[in-house]
Amino acid sequence: MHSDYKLPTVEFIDPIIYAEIPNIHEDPELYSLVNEFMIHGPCGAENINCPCMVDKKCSKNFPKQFCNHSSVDQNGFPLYRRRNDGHFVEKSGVKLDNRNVVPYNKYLLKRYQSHINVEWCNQGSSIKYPSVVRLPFHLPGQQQIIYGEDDDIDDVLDKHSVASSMFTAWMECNAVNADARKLTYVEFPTKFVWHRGDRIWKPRKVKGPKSFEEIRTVNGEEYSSFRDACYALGLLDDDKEYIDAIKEASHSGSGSYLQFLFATLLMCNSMSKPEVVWKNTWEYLADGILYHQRQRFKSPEQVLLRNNLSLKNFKNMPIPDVDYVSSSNNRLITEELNYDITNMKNKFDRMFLALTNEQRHIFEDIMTVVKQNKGGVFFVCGYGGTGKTFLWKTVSAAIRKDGHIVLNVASSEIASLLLPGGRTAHSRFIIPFELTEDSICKINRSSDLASLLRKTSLIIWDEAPMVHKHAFEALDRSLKDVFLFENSTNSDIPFGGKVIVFGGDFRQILLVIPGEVDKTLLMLL
Ligand SMILES: Nc1ncnc2c1ncn2[C@@H]1O[C@H](COP(=O)(O)OP(=O)(O)OP(=O)(O)O)[C@@H](O)[C@H]1O
Repeated sequence: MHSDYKLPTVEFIDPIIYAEIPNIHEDPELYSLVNEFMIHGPCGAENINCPCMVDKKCSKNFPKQFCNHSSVDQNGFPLYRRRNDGHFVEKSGVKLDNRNVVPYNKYLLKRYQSHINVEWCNQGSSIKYPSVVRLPFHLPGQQQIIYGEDDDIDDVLDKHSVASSMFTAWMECNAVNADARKLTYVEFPTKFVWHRGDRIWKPRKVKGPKSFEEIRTVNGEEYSSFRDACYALGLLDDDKEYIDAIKEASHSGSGSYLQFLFATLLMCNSMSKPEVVWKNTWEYLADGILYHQRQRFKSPEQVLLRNNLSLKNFKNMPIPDVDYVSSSNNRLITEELNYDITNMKNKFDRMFLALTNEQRHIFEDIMTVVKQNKGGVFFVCGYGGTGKTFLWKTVSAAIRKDGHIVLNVASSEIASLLLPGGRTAHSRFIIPFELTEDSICKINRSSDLASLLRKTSLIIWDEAPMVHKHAFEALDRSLKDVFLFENSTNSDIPFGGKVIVFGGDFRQILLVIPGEVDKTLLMLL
């Protein structure tokens, strides 16, 4: 602090810092604030349970001594004026006088109306708080380094701080100093001093590890990760709360709710050891899985097949998806088959009846081609609000009610939300974002996605005009490649022989390439 701003002598104290109860008649507001916020106690014999009491004595040394003038003691601590003027306040039935006033500043107290202890602090020895050393720690090779924006990279790499940190230097010190090893990292600064220039710890004058491997070793066992070592040391929560939470939720929640809960905990990285939580709760989480499997497998069909019969032999019985057993490990297929058939049927009946003549014609054209399963490409164009999305929903319900797969995609995330089970075309078919005329989708012939596409009866792509033609070409090329495997002629049929319906409205599409002329835009379509 600049000397002009220092208050070097005790004469400066009295106008600024007060440690007396003000006269209630002269300044009633201040009197009431001091009474409310700045009186210590009662403590001592009158209140042995006061938080300040340590070994039956007030740790803050209240009540202080009366004194007529402010002064500074031999240790540099100020002694504020506390006259024996007969003023007192009453707290919990105990009379407290100037000896129990916490030093305050009139202006600050009135301004902020809260407990603000003001002290005259004119020399280092007056500061009562110990110094604090910040101890960094980090993973191997991940110590923090500080450098300026314009620093030369070679100069930065030459810095001492790149090669060593307080943490690595602590281990190096442990390696050579038996006394150092007696101290934990937190205790280290009590006996050793960090020398910033040399970047070493010198004895202030202790137990610790000599390497990262040793940190990972607990009770003689070296753990493969620091996290496992922390868990063995009991530093991490043991996940009991999550196990209890899942067990408790099982009283009111279904198996699928618990699975959702477990997945959420996994996604939030909340559990220290998910596998331990799983081991303790899998029976609750598995509740209902068997039921769904049975539903899915249509076990009656299994029994009938074993007896040379099938549900087909029984009129009006729903026919199970015979490929399900082989595809049940394919999450993508399972997801697309996970529709309630009865709901779908009701939905379809309702929507089909509501179709307009125009919608019905399109519906029938599409469904005829889907049933032929020989491929086909449609483009349904209509003004906004003419019922395209309604049509997609009806077609989807018609296919899903029979246990078949329809993939609903849209060019934009928002449009995909309107479709039942909708996704963006880019995410569904892994279409590259940087498109060229040679782009292909990243679909491996033996991947789950390729299996899903093989089982798919229809693809609906809404708001198709919103994307560049290269996206359709990439999908066309990729589907031809995937289905070439089944039939070589598929490579000659658009989209490898899949039925695909594009929908949209060119009138709703804005120019997307700023400054391009109409001719260029037409090339994109
Ligand atoms: N045949 C129908 N019977 C009853 N309601 C219908 C029918 N066709 C469409 N609708 C309703 O009309 C509204 C607009 O239809 P929809 O959203 O399908 O139009 P859209 O062509 O997809 O519009 P946009 O191009 O703006 O996305 C919706 O509320 C929809 O439910």
